[in-house]
Amino acid sequence: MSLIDIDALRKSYGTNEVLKGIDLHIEKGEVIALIGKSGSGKSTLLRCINGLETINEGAISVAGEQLLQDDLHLRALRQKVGMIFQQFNLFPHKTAGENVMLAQQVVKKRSRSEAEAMARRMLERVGLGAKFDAYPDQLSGGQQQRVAIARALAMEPMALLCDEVTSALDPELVAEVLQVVRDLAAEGMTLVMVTHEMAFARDVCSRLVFMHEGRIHEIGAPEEVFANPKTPELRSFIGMH
Ligand SMILES: Nc1ncnc2c1ncn2[C@@H]1O[C@H](COP(=O)(O)OP(=O)(O)OP(=O)(O)O)[C@@H](O)[C@H]1O
Repeated sequence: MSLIDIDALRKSYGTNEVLKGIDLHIEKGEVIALIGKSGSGKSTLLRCINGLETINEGAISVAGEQLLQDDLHLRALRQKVGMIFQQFNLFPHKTAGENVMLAQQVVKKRSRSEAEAMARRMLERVGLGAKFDAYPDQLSGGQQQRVAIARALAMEPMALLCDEVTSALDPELVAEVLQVVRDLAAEGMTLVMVTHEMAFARDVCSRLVFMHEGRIHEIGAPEEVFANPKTPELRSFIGMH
């Protein structure tokens, strides 16, 4: 059993089969980069792992517990697996601190003081200890994304899924967010990330998963996969980046 077990996963939207039999086993502490062309199914795979999409066939388990589609299971799953999106989705009328506190109070039923203490620790962890009282529009995009990361960490997830977390940022703000992700990886957080940052993927990830037309086309250590692409599809993808 791995931390995340994905077996023979199939997912369709209508007649469009987007995931065509995915097998992937992710160990605790692994950092996985999902790469591939637009439309290859990367985001859909992440969304299936987090229960945001129903699956058509196959199975997904997190920490040995199979993901079922009923509400109770999904709620439990979302507490185990955090997700960070391209858009930060912060509440504009709440401060950074309140944004990090909210789900803890609602979902984890933590008291206000417990949630606040955790929010302060997590904001500190992403380098925003001084921004507890700042509103999102007083923060840069990079800082807002770091608040979103702090919000996910405050739920104490077993794994974090990151869907193109730097794609909405101005180029000069990308590095600060990647640094936070790099620190999390170094601390042993299990990460599954869809990314277009190839240099980052090469540096930080333990395994690279190249998806093509709904299948895992190549998989392996980044240095091997990049140095020795076995298929023309991956050669062409690397050539484009
Ligand atoms: N909610 C949806 N309804 C219908 N089709 C969808 C939906 N979400 C995704 N798709 C289709 O599924 C396919 C895979 O999309 P997905 O977003 O997973 O790809 P991706 O590899 O993440 O691409 P990108 O890099 O552009 O985000 C695409 O053909 C897309 O049009």
